Amino acid sequence: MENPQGHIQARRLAFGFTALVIVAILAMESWQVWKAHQQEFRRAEVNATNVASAAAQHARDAVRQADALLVGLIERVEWDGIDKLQVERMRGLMKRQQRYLPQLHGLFIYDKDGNWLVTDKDHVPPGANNADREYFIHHREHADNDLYIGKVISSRSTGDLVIPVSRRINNPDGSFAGVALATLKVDYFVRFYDSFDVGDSGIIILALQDGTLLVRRPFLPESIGASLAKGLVFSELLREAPAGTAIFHGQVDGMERLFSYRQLADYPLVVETGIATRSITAPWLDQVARSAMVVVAMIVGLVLFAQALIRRIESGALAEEELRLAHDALEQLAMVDGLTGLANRRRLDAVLPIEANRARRQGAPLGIVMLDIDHFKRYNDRYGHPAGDQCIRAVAQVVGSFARRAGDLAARYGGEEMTLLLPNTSEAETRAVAEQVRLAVRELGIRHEGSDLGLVTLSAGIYAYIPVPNDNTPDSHLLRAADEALYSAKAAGRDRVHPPEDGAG
Ligand SMILES: Nc1nc2c(ncn2[C@@H]2O[C@H](COP(=O)(O)OP(=O)(O)OP(=O)(O)O)[C@@H](O)[C@H]2O)c(=O)[nH]1
Repeated sequence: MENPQGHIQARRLAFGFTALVIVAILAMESWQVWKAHQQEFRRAEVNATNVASAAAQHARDAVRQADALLVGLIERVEWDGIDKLQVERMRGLMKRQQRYLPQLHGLFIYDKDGNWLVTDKDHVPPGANNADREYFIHHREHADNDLYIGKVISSRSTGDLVIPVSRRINNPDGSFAGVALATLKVDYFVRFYDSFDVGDSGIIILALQDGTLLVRRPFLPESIGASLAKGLVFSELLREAPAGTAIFHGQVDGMERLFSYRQLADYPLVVETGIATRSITAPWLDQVARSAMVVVAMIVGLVLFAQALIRRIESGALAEEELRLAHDALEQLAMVDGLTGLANRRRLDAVLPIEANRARRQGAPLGIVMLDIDHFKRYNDRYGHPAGDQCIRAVAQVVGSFARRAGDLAARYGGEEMTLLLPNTSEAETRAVAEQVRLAVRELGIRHEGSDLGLVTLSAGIYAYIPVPNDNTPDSHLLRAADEALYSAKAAGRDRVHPPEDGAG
C-alpha cells in the first residue's frame, strides 16, 4: 500500500508544477509585452524621424526657392539702381515667378524708408510702409547680406499669415537701399504637415532657431509666435546635437509625446515632430488586453486542471486509506474468533512460534493451558445449539479474563476447547492460573443437567515449556503436550487440572 506521505508529495508536486507553469507563462507574456512595447516605441521613433526629415527637407526647399528668387531680384535692383527701377517690368517678372512657387504668398521690394516700390500684388494699400517690420529694421541695422527669416506676421496686403524671408538691398557704396521680401504662406506648411500620419494628438512644428514658433499642426492661431525657447529641445537637446529624439511633455499643451527634432543645416530653422505616447501605447494596450485575456483563460484552465488533478490524487489517497482500514479490519477479523472474541486458531498458530522463540532466547518458561468444557455434547443436546453457543461465550469470557499480562493470549482452539498461552510462566504458575479458571467457570453456576455436578465445568491440561540450550523441540509438540494432559484430566474424571501438583495422574 502506498505511503500517504507519497500523496502529500504528489500534491505538492502538482501545486509546484502548476505554480511553475503559471510563473513561466506570466514571465513569457511579460517579456512579450515588454518587447511589443519597445517595438511600438521604436516604430514610432522611426516614423517621427522620417516625418521630421521630410518636414525639414520641405522647409529647406521652400525657403531656398524663395531665396533664389530674392537673390535674382536683388541682383537686378542693384544693377539697375533702386532709383531707376522698372516697376511694371519687375512686377511682371514677380508674377511669373510666383506661379511656379505655391509656397509663395508675395514678393516685395521696399526702399530705404520702408515704402513699397514694387510687389507682385495688383493692389497696393495707399501709403503702405513697412519700415516698422522687424525684418526691415534688422536689415537696416545689419550690413550683412544674409537671408533673414522673421516671425510670422499678418500680411498687410491680404491679411494672411505669412513667414517673411528677406534680404538687404545695398546701394553701390554698400549703404542701405532697401529690402527684398518674399512671404511664405503658413497655410502651405500646415497643409503639407496635414498629409502625414502622426496619430491622434500628433504635432509637427516649424520654428525659428531661437524657438519662435512659425507653423504648428494642428494649427493653433494663438500658438503662432509663441516661444519654445524654454522647452527641452531648444534649451538643452539642440545644444548637444542638431537632431535626435526624446520623450517629454509638450510646452504648448503639456501632452507627453515622443519628439524627433532636427535643425536645418542651411537655414536658422528647426522642425519637430511629436507623436503622443498615448497613441503609441494604445494599440499596444489593445494587444496587452487581448493577450491578458488569453493568459487569464490559460491560467484559469490550468488551475482547474490542477485542482481536478489534486482532487484525484486526494480521492486516490482516501480510497487507499479506506482500503487500508478495511484491510486492517479484515486482518483483525481474520485473527479473532467470531463467537467468543478470543484470538482464533490462526492467531494462536502465528503467536506460538514467536513466543516459543522468545522463551528460547530468554531461557524463560512458556506456560500453555488447554481447556475443554466437560460433557458439552450433552449440554448441546439438552439445551440446544444456541444455548451451547451462549455457554461457550460465557466460558470464553472467563478464560479471556485470565490473559492478564502483556504477551498472554487467550484463544479458541476449536469447538468448546480453548487455550491460554502464558509467556514467562512456570509450571506451578500455569497450574495455578488453570486452577483459577476452572474454579471461575464453576462459579459461573451455569446449569448442566448432563453433568455429575449439575453445573458447567471444564478440564484443563497444562504444559510449561522450559527451553534448554540448543533446544529444537517442535512448536507443535508444546500444544500436543498440553492436549495430552487435558486428555488425562478428562480421563481422570473431568473438572480438574492435569498434571496435578503432586504429579499424580
Ligand atoms: N453449540 C456449540 N457447540 C459446539 C461448538 N463447537 C463444538 N460444539 C459441540 O461440542 C461438542 C463436543 O463434544 P465432544 O468433543 O464429543 O466432547 P464432550 O461432549 O465435550 O465431552 P468431553 O469433552 O469428553 O467432556 C460437540 O457436540 C460439538 O457439536 C459450537 O461452536 N457451538
